Amino acid sequence: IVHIAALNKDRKIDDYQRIYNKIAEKIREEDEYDGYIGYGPILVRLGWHSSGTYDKTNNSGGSYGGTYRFKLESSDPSNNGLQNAAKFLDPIYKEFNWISHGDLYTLGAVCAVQEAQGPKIPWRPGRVDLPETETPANGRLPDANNGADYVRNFYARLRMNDREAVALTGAHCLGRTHYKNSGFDGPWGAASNSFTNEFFVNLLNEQWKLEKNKSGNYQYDSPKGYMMLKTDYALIQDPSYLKIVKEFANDEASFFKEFASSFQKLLENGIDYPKGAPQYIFKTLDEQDI
Ligand code: HEM
Ligand SMILES: O=C1CCNc2c1cnc1ccccc21
Repeated sequence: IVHIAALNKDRKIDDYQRIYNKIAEKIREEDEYDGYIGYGPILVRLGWHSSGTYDKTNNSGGSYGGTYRFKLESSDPSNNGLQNAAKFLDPIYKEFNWISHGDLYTLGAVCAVQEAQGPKIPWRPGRVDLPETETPANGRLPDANNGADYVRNFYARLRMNDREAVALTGAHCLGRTHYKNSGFDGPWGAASNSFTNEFFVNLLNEQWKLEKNKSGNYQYDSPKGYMMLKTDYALIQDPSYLKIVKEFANDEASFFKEFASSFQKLLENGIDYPKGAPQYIFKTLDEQDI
């Protein structure tokens, strides 16, 4: 399968910066969402889930077609709760309906990371809405009840190596699990809306105890009320992953650098960009004194 980015000559960086600003202002405005965590984390998760269906074996899935907008994909149990992010973006799509859904979902995720004081994520437009028939089947997104071998194989399907896999999972510095969405609960203590290397620091510094929660799922809990999924904890069980976790826990700049490149790669998996395709780095609201 080939997905070629469509170059739109009429749209320049300030068209996309205007959409970025709308999303960023709405995140600021609607700050009470999910116990004052806000919409940032769930916007990051929507951008990731709409890209995480990619399969390198036949270059299928991924963010290009914006197929999350179809029932088959948005009703995937792995996507429970993401409807809140889609609803958040709806009025913005109505105002700027020249943008494709794939571009909107990924732009929303880039905006959320940057407005949470995370690294700048370079972003390229050109995704094209595909018909419902192109929607990938359910089951391509990862299952948290697994260890290191599963994590490595899962990320390999997305063309990600160990360093990219650890960096990407570092986005779990944001937000929290919600019992009704995924059958995991917490962390009550560390849910945050700031993008930092906190996730790696928690992994290394907390005492973790494997517990069976009330839905029968296993998760690691700490005395401070933090939690880790089994797929999170796998990153300190595997020697290769552990080395990278230690690097990122001790050097936030190196985590930021790796996250920026891995996240752009994740959001662009499966898309061929023609020579000269524009790449944008958006200003944060703070940088524009908004
Ligand atoms: C093995 C890989 C992964 C697994 C198994 C996994 C699993 C999960 C689960 C179960 C939740 C809780 C959902 C809920 O209950 O609302 C969650 C939340 C989240 N995930 Fe992941 N995840 C993975 C990788 C990633 C990646 C690569 C990113 C982004 C780069 C990411 C970003 C997030 C964010 C931001 C949240 C918080 C959402 C919120 O607060 O509503 N995750 N993840
Ligand atoms: O240690 C943290 C910080 C707050 N958020 C999460 C942590 C660990 N694992 C997670 C897994 C999914 C969503 C959020 C988190």
